[in-house]
Amino acid sequence: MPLETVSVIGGGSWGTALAQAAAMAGRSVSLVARDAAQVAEINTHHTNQRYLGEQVLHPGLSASLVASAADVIILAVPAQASRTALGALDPALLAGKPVILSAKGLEAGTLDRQSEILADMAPDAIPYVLSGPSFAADVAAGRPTAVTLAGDDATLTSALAAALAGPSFRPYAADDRIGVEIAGALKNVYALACGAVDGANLGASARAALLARGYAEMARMVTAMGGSATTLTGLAGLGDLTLTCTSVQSRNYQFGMALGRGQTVEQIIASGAKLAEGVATAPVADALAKSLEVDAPLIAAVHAVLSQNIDIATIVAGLMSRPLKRED
Ligand SMILES: NC(=O)c1ccc[n+]([C@@H]2O[C@H](COP(=O)([O-])OP(=O)(O)OC[C@H]3O[C@@H](n4cnc5c(N)ncnc54)[C@H](O)[C@@H]3O)[C@@H](O)[C@H]2O)c1
Ligand SMILES: O=P(O)(O)OC[C@H](O)CO
Repeated sequence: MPLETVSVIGGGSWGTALAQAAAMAGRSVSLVARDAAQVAEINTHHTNQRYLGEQVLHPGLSASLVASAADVIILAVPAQASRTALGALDPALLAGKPVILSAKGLEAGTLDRQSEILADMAPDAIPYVLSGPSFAADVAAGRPTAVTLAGDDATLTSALAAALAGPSFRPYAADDRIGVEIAGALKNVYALACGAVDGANLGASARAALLARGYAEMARMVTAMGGSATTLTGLAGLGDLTLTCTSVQSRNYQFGMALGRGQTVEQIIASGAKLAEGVATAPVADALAKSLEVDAPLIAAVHAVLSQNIDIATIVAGLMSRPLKRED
């Protein structure tokens, strides 16, 4: 299967960064964006100022308003927009092609993972999931980054990983799409919680406890949904959970910090907060946990803060006063 040309759908931070990584790997890359001025800027000045500032983009990367045929499609729009973005593409572009899903979130309403959305919208496409600790600015700047690329066929997944690998971008092939998708979606929920703990000045010990108990909760969710808890020891699990829950660079962590300082969701959004995928994913994860009868008090707590504007001190007091249990 040829893997030379790549079309990246979504001209935001992550789409541009992945397009840059693919171009640095030697692929011929088309970045499909919705804004004509942005497309012109990328093609003329080789920058995408709105999303990546002064970062110079690789000459092997060009932008376009319309997707054309490519060997590999990378979908890099927010999780809640994936269905619409796929629906806007000519189905012939997706049929039989590797489609790499890079959004980290679960769909509101359907509770679907990104792979499930793809299966609905393009059943003939070959699904892959890319996730792991990777800030767009780091990837675009060529700073060392390692990610997980999960697909069903081991040989094809390794070939695709090799096609995207460059000196600073190292995809590890894996096969647990469900585990990788759930980990990527849930780490954003825990990053909101960790940001809130830090915004409320509850201390580094509280944040570490949250990380560890979040990891245990994530393992229960992954297992209940048919993935493997072992996946969580890797980049898409522990790697991304650690990065996102401890870095002010994370938009989810920043959003959580604002919550911890006492701002409401509406105030944070009105102040121009960037995309924080955990906000849309928390209620979906809470609904999934309840329907699967998974004990997920941290997801429920984040959902309660977001949906009822309950203050962090009250939420933490509730978590701390639950009956003591074994650390299983
Ligand atoms: N930014 C990162 O560091 C990073 C890293 C890894 C994964 N991700 C994931 O990538 C996904 C996208 O995030 P981002 O950081 O690029 O967000 P972003 O806000 O920087 O950009 C989103 C882009 O999607 C476009 N878009 C929105 N709806 C669309 C639609 N229906 N059709 C076509 N384009 C549409 C917007 O115009 C925008 O260009 C998220 O799920 C995020 O979790 C981001
Ligand atoms: O800025 P965030 O919180 O969306 O995190 C970006 C990436 O998912 C980190 O791996």
